[in-house]
Order: sequence, then C-alpha cells, then structure tokens
Amino acid sequence: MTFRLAKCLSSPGSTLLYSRHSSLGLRASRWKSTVSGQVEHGEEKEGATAKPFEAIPGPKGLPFVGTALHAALGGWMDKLHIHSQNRWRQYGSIFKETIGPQTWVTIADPDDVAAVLRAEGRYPRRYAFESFIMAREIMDKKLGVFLENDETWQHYRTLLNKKLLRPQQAAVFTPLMDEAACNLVSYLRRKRDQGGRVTDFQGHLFRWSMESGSTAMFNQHLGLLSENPPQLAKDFISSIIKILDTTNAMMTFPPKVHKALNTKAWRDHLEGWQTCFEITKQLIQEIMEREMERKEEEEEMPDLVSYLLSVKLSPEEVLANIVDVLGAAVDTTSNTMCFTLHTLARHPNIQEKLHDEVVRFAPDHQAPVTQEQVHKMPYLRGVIKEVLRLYPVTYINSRVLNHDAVVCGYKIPAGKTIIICPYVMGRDPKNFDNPEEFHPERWYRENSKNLKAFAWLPFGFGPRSCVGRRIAETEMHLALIRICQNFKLEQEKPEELVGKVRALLVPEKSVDLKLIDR
Ligand code: HEM
Repeated sequence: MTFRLAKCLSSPGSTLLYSRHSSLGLRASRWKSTVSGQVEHGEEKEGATAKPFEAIPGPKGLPFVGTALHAALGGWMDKLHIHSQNRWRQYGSIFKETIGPQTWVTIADPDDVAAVLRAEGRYPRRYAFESFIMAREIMDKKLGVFLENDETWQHYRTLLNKKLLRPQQAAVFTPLMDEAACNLVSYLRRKRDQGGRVTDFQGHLFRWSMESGSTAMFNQHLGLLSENPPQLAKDFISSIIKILDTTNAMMTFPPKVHKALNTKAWRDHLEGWQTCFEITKQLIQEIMEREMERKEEEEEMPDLVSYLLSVKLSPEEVLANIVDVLGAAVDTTSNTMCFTLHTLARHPNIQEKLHDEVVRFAPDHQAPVTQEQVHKMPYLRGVIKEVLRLYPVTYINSRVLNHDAVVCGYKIPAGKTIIICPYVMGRDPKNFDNPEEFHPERWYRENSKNLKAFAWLPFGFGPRSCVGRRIAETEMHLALIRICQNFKLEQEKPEELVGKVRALLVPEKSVDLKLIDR
C-alpha cells in the first residue's frame, strides 16, 4: 500500500482523493488517484461527485482582503484559536476563510486530518509566513529546515534527525539539560521577592528554554541563568520577541503592503530578523572558538554546528539552520512550561499527586535525574501531554497540497493551504471526555488505548513533524521534576489561564506565581 501511495504521489498531474469512512475511521484502501487521465478503479465516481473549491462553506469577506478588516476591527487576530473553534462550530467539518494574504481551508476532524497527513508524500510542505521568507530575501540569507522545501529540506532534515532525534544524542544532552533545570531553580530563588512571588514567568522561562535547548545544539551552557548572563544571548531573545510580536500584523495585511508603506511593524519585523541572524552568527563563532579548545575525546559526539560543517554544509546553510532550530525551540518550550506551572498552581491536588510521584522516583535533589527515572513517571508525562492538549502552542499546523486533492468531498487545487487545528481537536468532546478538565490520568497506557488517533497532534506528524520533540519533552520533564522537588506553586489570585496568539499560543497576561520552598 505504501508503494502504491508513493507512486500516486509522485505522479505529475495526479489528483488525490482524501476520504474517510464515516463509521470505521480511515480506510487507506480507498485512497485513489487519477494518473495522466487514467482512472483507477472506483475513483471516477468519487472524483466526479466532489464539490468545487468555491462551494466550501465559510465567511464571504471583502474582495482582496477577505475578513482581514473584520479581524483588525474586531481584534480577533490574537484570538485565532477561539476564532477557529467558533468557525468550526458554525460551519462544520471543513470551512474556508481568506484573512489578508492567505486563504485557508480548515479541518479539525481527526479522521480527515489523518487522511491528509498520511498522504503527504516525501516532501511535505507547511504554510510559511511570507514575511519570514521576504526578510531572508532582503537580507540575502538562506532558508533553513523550517522554511525550506523539497530535496533541500530533506537533506537538512536527514542531518538534523541524526543529531536531534537519536537516543545516543539524548544521552549527551540529558545531563546538561538537568544542570540547566537545576540552574533554573537557583535562578528562580534569586528572582523571588520577599513574599516569595516571582513575576513574569514568561521572561524567565524564555531564558531557561534557550539555555536548555542550546545545550542540545552546542553541548555547552550559554550561562543565561547565571547572575551575569551574556549580552549576546539576551539580544537573541529580544530579537525573537520582536519577530513574534510583529507576525500577527504580517498575517492581517500582506507583508508586501507593509513593506511598501514601510510600516513600523515591518521595520521591527525586519530588524528582528537582522539582529537574530547577526547574533546567531556571533554565537556560532564563539562556540566554535570554545570548541577548538576542548579535549579530543569530546569529539565523539560533536556539537550540532561542528557536525553540520563536517558534513559539508556551507557556513551560510549552517547559520540558516541554527536560526531555524533555535527559533523553533525557545518560545514553544518556554510557553508550554508557563502554561504548565500556572495549571499546577491552579490545581493543588494535581500538583500534590505530581509531587508524590517525583519524590518517589527522584527523591534525591542532589543526584542527576535520568531518562530511566522519567520513564517511571507516567503522571509527570501525562501532565505535559494534558497541557499540550489544552494549550498547544502550535494551536494550528498546516500542509500545502502538492497535488490537486479531494478533501471532505471538496476539490482542493494544488498549492492551497490546509489548516489543521490541534487546539480545536484537543477540546472537542467527540475526541476527549470532559475535554475542559485537566486530567493527566487520561494518558495512562490503559486509558489512552481508547483515545482517538490524530486527535492529539501538538508536535505534528510524519517526516515533517517537530524535529525537536525529544529535546522539548526531555527538557520540560527535567525542569518540572526539579521545580516539584524544590517548590510548591501557588497563585495569589486564582485566575483562569487565558491564551492569546502571538504567532504561537501564549499566556495572555504575565504569569506571576508564589514559590514556597518544599
Ligand atoms: C513544546 C515544544 C514544541 C512544540 C509543541 C513544537 C511543535 C512543533 C510543530 C507542531 C511543528 C510542525 C510539525 C509539522 O508540520 O508536522 C514543529 C516543527 C519544528 N520544530 Fe518544534 N515544537 C516544540 C519544540 C521544539 C524544539 C525544542 C525544537 C528544537 C530543538 C524544535 C524545532 C523544530 C523545527 C526545526 C521544526 C521544523 C521541522 C521541519 O520543518 O522539518 N521544536 N514543531
């Protein structure tokens, strides 16, 4: 079947039919294609009955800008996760909407999502923010794994998989990440006021995730959690924040318009990218210099930069890939941890249960925490999974169709973007019982057997899924263990946690918590 599907996908001019059986879930055998006018069995009927793209339901909007003005005036660009949920309820299993420069077809039924993702072929494509690509063109910089496509993407991706996803590599970065988690604890102690309060967890956790994530790339600490963090790394963080803060504006109106009018948002966006590239370049240089001084035996597991250079990527390609990987690593993990700590403070019973498990399997504050210990903690892993279900930082994901296709009975031309909604799927009662409840036990092996496949997709799926998943999960587990060992988290004013969209789903307000020593 795989062969047949791959053959269909690589045939020029073919139309894929993405269908699912209403009661039995996906039936792979029903995927068909027309190849150069030849019709495979049974396909003609389904293709012929498919409705045209224009018939996909959705808001009409205005010519050229679609619902961008509604979004700007109604202020819902930063609530796109809720907006998608409302549209989904209003229009049903598939809807289409043009917001500014992009027309998106949205699906959020796990079976439809499975059908699209399972047929994506060798070179899956995601929707790429036009402004990200434009900025690189203007700066004359290359695209890295996040933005590249086709053979070049696959080349980068194969190299990165070897360094970031392999268990042998995890053995190198786990102890360093554990040190970063311990440093986070000391750092938070220093940030506490006299009443034990720490304000703006977002900023603190941003530092931690850059510190922790970069150990997996550079095999060394940047020192961001120390008393005097290096200016370079602090500037990198500011540049990423600048890029993310201006991304919503680039989504509401075409970046070309922003550029032509030289808007403040565009200037900031571009400046963010320029600083990000300059700093990453300097960071790489510093790391390479330090690396030269290191001992020979450490060369067995070279850091990511040395490795990429050793496999003959040019310095420009290495720079572009490090920018892409670091850029994807920092805000995702830090905001997920923010949601996690806030949720634990809000649910003292859950926090105590987690603490009991941590004390049982990692009782010694001084001893290193290992992957084996983490594997013995299903509740801990359930907490993170539950946070990613309710607050997936990547609240939407996407695929740009390589071929004309039929999705949910509608003809979708090649090049159109299909939006997949982990946020909507994670809160749909058809997929999860009592979806609004935070219930880590639902992820225990015996309970999760009955969960719907593809309903939980915070890291995406397939060959284009998150290359940093192992790193992200490892660092979040370790940080949570260290925080639980050392602190009880409390909220001064118990508050519902509300998310907003700033390219990713992030907490709307500053997360402020009280840390009481255990
Ligand atoms: C909570 C943490 C994280 C979440 C929820 C997350 C989620 C995602 C998602 C949904 C995608 C798109 C996958 C797809 O299209 O199917 C992605 C891609 C990516 N992520 Fe992550 N991510 C996280 C952390 C990280 C970390 C720590 C790194 C780096 C160490 C990283 C590096 C990347 C890269 C480079 C890509 C692009 C991969 C490609 O296009 O081939 N991510 N991530």
